[in-house]
Amino acid sequence: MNSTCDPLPAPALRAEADDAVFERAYVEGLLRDRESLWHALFAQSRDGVVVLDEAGKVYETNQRFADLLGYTMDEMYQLHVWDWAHGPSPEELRAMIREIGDDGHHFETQQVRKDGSLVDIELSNSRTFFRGQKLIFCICRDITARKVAERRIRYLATTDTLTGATNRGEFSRRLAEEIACARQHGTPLGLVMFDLDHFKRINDSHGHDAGDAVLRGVMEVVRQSVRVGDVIGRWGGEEFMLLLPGSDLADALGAAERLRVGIEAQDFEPVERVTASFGVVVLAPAEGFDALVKRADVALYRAKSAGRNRVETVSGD
Ligand SMILES: Nc1nc2c(ncn2[C@@H]2O[C@H](COP(=O)(O)OP(=O)(O)OP(=O)(O)O)[C@@H](O)[C@H]2O)c(=O)[nH]1
Repeated sequence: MNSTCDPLPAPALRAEADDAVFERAYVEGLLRDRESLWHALFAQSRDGVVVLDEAGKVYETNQRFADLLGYTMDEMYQLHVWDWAHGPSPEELRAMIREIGDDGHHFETQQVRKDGSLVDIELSNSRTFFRGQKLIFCICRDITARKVAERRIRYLATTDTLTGATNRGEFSRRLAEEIACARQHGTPLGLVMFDLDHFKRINDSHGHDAGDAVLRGVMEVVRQSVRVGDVIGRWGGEEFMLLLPGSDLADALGAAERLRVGIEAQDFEPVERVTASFGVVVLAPAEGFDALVKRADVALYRAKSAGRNRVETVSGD
């Protein structure tokens, strides 16, 4: 028997209460499912994900990001963004965090692993607000393989594969750039064009492979004698260029003479003797790319005509 103090709900009311309980359980189940779905997405993402608080400290992260940087998950929660960001100072990073707006940021960068090595990263940042707190959501994609491929493509597009010298297209681009720079700053610019002597005889006597080895060996000699900032280019078969930013005529003539002596002194076994002839010029006022190259070519021709294995110049006045 029911007491009057504890009445059973009327059947209609009881059904309504059951519906409400069922509905709440259903909604809670859905929310739990959603939470697990988002959690799975976060945890299993192929990209590193890290959420920062306003102070730049790790608020949340996933295993992938910890693996990317070489930390354990426990260690990750002790870190700030400046423990892995490569380049900006903690102050700059704090300023970046303050400035991140609705659009976020997307850029390529590098991050420092626990062992100090660098990893190439494509980074997407966005701002969010959670329980009244500003959070920065960062998705970090490891782009090491892409960067290696890009560097390889750039190398192949700009380098002569036999000698490792800059190829003609890239050398021309650099020459045009340095001419503009010399004009703008009023600095000297030296250019040396050189060509191996009687190279056809070397090929004919020792074969094409021996000729190739000589070209590579000459490039070694050149590499050892140039300064950082000088550019070595392969202009044609056995014809090379040396771009000397900041060098006046005396410097450029000196560089060419050192090279001439270095090549002559080098042992290119089985080839008995290798020499080269050099045309040296310095950019004249109002002179353009074509006129400068032409003058270097004329100077080189003069060296060949005068007996080879020598350095000549042609004045730009
Ligand atoms: N082994 C090799 N030979 C090359 C390459 N490119 C061009 N040559 C050869 O270089 C030779 C150049 O010959 P020439 O232009 O007659 O010049 P040279 O014999 O050096 O004579 P001078 O320049 O007048 O001293 C040719 O036999 C080309 O086949 C290369 O990549 N490898």
